[in-house]
Amino acid sequence: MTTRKLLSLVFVREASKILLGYKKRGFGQGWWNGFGGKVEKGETIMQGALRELTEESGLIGDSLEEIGLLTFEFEGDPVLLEVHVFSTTKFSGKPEETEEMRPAWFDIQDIPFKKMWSDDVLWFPLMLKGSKFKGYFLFKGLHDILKYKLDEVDKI
Ligand SMILES: Cc1cc(-c2ccco2)c2oc(N)nc2c1
Repeated sequence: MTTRKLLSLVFVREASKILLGYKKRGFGQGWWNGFGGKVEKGETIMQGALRELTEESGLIGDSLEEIGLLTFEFEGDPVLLEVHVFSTTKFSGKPEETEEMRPAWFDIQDIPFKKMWSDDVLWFPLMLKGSKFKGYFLFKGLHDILKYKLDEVDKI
């Protein structure tokens, strides 16, 4: 029986830069990513996204826009990860290192894809050009993508 686990993933943009966090522990450890995690019982996906952004980067996000919906399956694992991707250019505070993440600004021409989840190189170009997108990725282990489907959409 398959079940779905809801996760958020937030990207903060400023001019030609994007804020990424180096994951210091846990799921995705050693890779750069947006800020996010599990949506808890009793909170909306948006509330979870804002909470995780602040917990992981110290920033307070404002008016997040949902830009993508990515479903991840791991071979042999019945739990599907449903990742709601958000972007914002409106935030307050300065990025700060937390227990989970070490934030850093990257130029959008210089994304460290070799040190990120292997799906990112596939859908980041859609995010960076301002498209909305929906995708499904089947992973074998934490790195190999066995198959995927990725579409640009008018609305999530
Ligand atoms: C399987 C997977 C999970 C996540 C994730 C963890 C927390 C929020 O999203 C990813 O994030 C990215 N960029 N690729 C990802 C693949």
